Amino acid sequence: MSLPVSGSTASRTRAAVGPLRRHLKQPRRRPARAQAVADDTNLFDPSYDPRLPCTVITGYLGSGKTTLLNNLLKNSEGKRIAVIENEFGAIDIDSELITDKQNIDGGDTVIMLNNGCLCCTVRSDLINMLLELCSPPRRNNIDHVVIETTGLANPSPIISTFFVEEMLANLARLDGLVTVVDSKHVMLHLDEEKPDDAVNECLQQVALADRIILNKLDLVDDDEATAIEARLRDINRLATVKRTIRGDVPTSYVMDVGGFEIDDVEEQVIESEHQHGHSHDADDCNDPDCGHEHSHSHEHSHSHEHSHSHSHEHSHDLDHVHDNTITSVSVSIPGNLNLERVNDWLGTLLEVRGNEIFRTKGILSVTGCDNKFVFQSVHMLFEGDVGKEWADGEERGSKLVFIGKNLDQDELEDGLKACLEE
Ligand SMILES: Nc1nc2c(ncn2[C@@H]2O[C@H](COP(=O)(O)OP(=O)(O)OP(=O)(O)O)[C@@H](O)[C@H]2O)c(=O)[nH]1
Repeated sequence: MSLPVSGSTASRTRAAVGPLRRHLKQPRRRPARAQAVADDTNLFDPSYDPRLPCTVITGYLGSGKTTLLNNLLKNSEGKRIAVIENEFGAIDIDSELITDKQNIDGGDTVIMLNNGCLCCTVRSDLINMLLELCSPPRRNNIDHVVIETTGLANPSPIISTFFVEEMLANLARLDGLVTVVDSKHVMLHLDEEKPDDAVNECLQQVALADRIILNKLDLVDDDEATAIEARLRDINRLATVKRTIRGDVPTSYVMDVGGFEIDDVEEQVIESEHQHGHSHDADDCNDPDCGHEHSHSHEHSHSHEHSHSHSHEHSHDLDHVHDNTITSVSVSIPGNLNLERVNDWLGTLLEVRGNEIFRTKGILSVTGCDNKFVFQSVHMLFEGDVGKEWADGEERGSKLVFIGKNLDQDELEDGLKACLEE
């Protein structure tokens, strides 16, 4: 017996998880080529996705986001990139720092949203701006949008915006979240103690990333870089990490990432196991989703004049105790799962713990299904779909990677085991 394939199993899963009414929107497949918009013949390709791809660049204050953005604009490989810059305060310093603004017909290429933070007060401005970019005439002149957040943004509400705002979800797709990390200061920021319910932005930015750029390597030695990388991988096992100086990474590392494509989940889960093995070798806002205060007055030693200045000149003690409340946990078990049980378990888990479970990706082996079942979630939003067929001789089993706060490996493993077919 085999379960119906393509969409229908996913629908059953959704239907079975009744209490969860919000889902990640089913992504359409990625364009076969990055230049699909410019090439009419691709419009007949069933895998062509006309939605405007958007990349969110985040990273703590002074980590090198604008430096990375300048590199991207310089090496855009023919892509017409529109930039949305978010900054606190009315003076658009970052806009001045973007030296390689492109000349795109139809309007400014750098759009400033600086009356608050993207993750809370100006979220509706972001939606309106994206809708404008996604609609003619501006859409005809743009291949990709890059959104640079402030250093204190919590990426969760920004990510959710792409899935819960229906009109936007039909016109734009989140391609990936790229987090720039300042090697010199990241350990301090990761360990910064916050008041009870406040968000440690730096941890959140690392935990939610699809790609991490370990920047400013000129300021640390090899041992420090290795320890930092291991720490980042402990927090986020699903992201890939690239070491660099001055944000010098290939454009392909940042764009066309497919971080939220269900088609890529299997590969990402397998890659996460591989990477994890390696790493062990070596003013308050009213937004309920946004737990951070905006009253910080950070300073760092930029050549430009805004008022951040981190003066952390001491070396990091790499042996000190870390705040390990945000981690990645992988669970895997052989055998087949009962579809109803796994629906109930995952549905309830995400409903109850969705604020703490930031992201999940997994491959499930379901009784009676000849294909793998791929699953991903962002907080309470989730989707599942039928993936590749189990190969002849391949051992059937399920693997899930969770990234979140206060994750208990045993509890998650027991939960998954309880879904096994008897
Ligand atoms: N030594 C060193 N400095 C760097 C590197 N990358 C960027 N910088 C410098 O670090 C400072 C901050 O870089 P930005 O690109 O403005 O960082 P940002 O994340 O956009 O900063 P905010 O928008 O203020 O959060 C600038 O003076 C950069 O020239 C690096 O790899 N090594």
